[in-house]
Amino acid sequence: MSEGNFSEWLRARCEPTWTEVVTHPFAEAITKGTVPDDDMRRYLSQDYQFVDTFTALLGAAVACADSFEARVPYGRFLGQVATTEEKTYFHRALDALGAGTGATVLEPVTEDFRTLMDEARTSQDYVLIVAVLCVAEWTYLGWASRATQPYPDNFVHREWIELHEGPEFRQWVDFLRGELDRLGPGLDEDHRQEVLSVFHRAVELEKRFFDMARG
Ligand SMILES: Cc1ncc(CN)c(N)n1
Repeated sequence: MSEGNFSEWLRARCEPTWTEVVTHPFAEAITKGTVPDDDMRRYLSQDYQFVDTFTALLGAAVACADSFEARVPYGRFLGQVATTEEKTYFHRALDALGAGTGATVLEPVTEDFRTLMDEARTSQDYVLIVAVLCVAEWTYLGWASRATQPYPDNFVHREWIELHEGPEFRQWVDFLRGELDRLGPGLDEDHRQEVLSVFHRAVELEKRFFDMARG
């Protein structure tokens, strides 16, 4: 691993799955606005449950980061996810699709993803927490940035792209990658392999999540 390039080192070790995620037919259909309502409803209902645990993981990042400088971006992003865009999006989108945000039977992949996030959260190991967050956000930037203008008219598709694209979201992904790049060189070999294992599990789960959404 070359100095300062831990995030790219991790990503490259997850090929070809990484590319299968960012070019996944379901993600591509979102960018084109062609996902059938039944599939979008299944996907967003499961993702609402994902985001619940993801929000708890962001809280763990605030708690476990190794400096005030590092805590601040998590706090800022946590505020956005919990109170504004993402939360109102789910309510509006699921309403438009004829579903609510109430109890949902979890798909196996949603259970498995929540288990991974809970493991990272309870480990209180900052670099493992960043690894999971980074996969979730970087893969989403990956597919969303493949969307071409004009974005779909349907707000359910368009806003989901916009939430995962644009300068602010890019900056957030750069921050997460930067944290991995900063921490990687200081890890011993066992710890580095542990981060790779968590990163790899998260990439596999992203692929399974899109597979599930496709039905
Ligand atoms: C499954 C999944 N992975 C990532 C993201 C992006 N926050 C998401 N909403 N859902």
